[in-house]
Amino acid sequence: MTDQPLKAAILGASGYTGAETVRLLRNHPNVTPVAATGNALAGKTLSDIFPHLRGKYDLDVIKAEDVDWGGIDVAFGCLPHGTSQDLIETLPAHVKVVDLSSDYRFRDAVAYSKAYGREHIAPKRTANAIYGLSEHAGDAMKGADLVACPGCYPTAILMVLLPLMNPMIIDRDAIIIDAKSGATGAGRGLKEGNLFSEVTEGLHAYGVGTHRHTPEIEQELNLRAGLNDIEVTFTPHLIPMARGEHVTCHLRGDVDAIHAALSAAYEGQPFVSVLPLGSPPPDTRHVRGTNDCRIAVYPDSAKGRVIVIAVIDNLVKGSSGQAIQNLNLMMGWDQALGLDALLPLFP
Ligand SMILES: NC(=O)C1=CN([C@@H]2O[C@H](COP(=O)(O)OP(=O)(O)OC[C@H]3O[C@@H](n4cnc5c(N)ncnc54)[C@H](OP(=O)(O)O)[C@@H]3O)[C@@H](O)[C@H]2O)C=CC1
Ligand SMILES: CC(=O)N[C@@H](CCC(=O)OP(=O)(O)O)C(=O)O
Repeated sequence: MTDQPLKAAILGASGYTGAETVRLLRNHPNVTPVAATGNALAGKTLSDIFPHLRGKYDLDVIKAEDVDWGGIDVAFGCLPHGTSQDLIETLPAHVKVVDLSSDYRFRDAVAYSKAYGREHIAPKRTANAIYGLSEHAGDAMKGADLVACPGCYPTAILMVLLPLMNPMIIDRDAIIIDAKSGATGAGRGLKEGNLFSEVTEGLHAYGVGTHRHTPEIEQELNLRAGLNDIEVTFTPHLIPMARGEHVTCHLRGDVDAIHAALSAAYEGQPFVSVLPLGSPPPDTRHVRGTNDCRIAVYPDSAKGRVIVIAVIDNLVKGSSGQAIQNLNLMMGWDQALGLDALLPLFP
């Protein structure tokens, strides 16, 4: 516990990751949300929008331009990409920022504009932001002013692949990732194809061969490996559940070496568990509502191939939980503060 809890503004509190950040901060001893912003829903209270938060943190939802930044220590950016940088670049310098959008994940603004179809308004800041995959960000996180949380898919995928990069213990030309996300991954706004009646009882791939998370994943793999030509095949699917993410990585390598590298990488980490070889495959329900990531490694009957599965909750480890873990690391606190009491909701 600090003398004075940090005062937090949740930008985009009327959306899924914003509301989840508010929910999770209820358990945090050192951070208190004092401002919540929205756009179309500004003027309501949080519990008007999210009745499950009634009596917890019932803040007024206001426009970002009406926040009194003098009293704010940290902002969680839970805004659409593009909107996020437009707002973050106007914040006073004393406000630390944990951004959940993709706006500060690319070290190279040219790569950003290629993936997102717009110029970055602050190329130097994106080049210097910390890429906040918590377990891999290292010492640079402590004292940082701006941390970019990874996308939900890159979070689960890089958890599997980064420990295999240096030394490179897999065939770097044969990385194939099949990924599935619950519908909250697409945000709360109404989007064609995301209605219950169009999602339930079906399954579809999207962004096939073109998804914007592919260059994000490749950036981090190449940085870790000290290379510039690693490419991956990544195919995401939308599945009929609210939250949860499941990734299956098809690799070439030695099953024991891969299992050993992953086990060593996450030994002692509170949120990442590498299951013993031979374990039943993890289920998204095993991590639902928690900041956990579970990884399991399997030999394939096809010679020399290995299958690695990872599951996370996209709204916790894939966004709001990891954002809080990152703030803990930025402040030099125990990384598990406010997050370690979460138990999975099962079934
Ligand atoms: N959902 C997920 O699983 C993950 C999401 N992310 C990223 O986190 C960010 C937030 O995602 P998510 O919570 O799902 O999105 P939502 O669509 O659920 O929420 C978006 C929020 O941004 C606000 N907003 C939208 N447009 C504007 C604007 N022009 N000016 C100010 N505020 C605006 C909305 O306000 P209002 O509703 O009042 O209009 C709402 O509060 C996105 O960048 C997303 O890509 C990252 C990892 C995982
Ligand atoms: C199911 C679904 O639509 N998921 C989103 C990813 C959510 C996420 O991580 O988005 P950001 O990179 O914007 O933070 C998508 O595929 O675009």
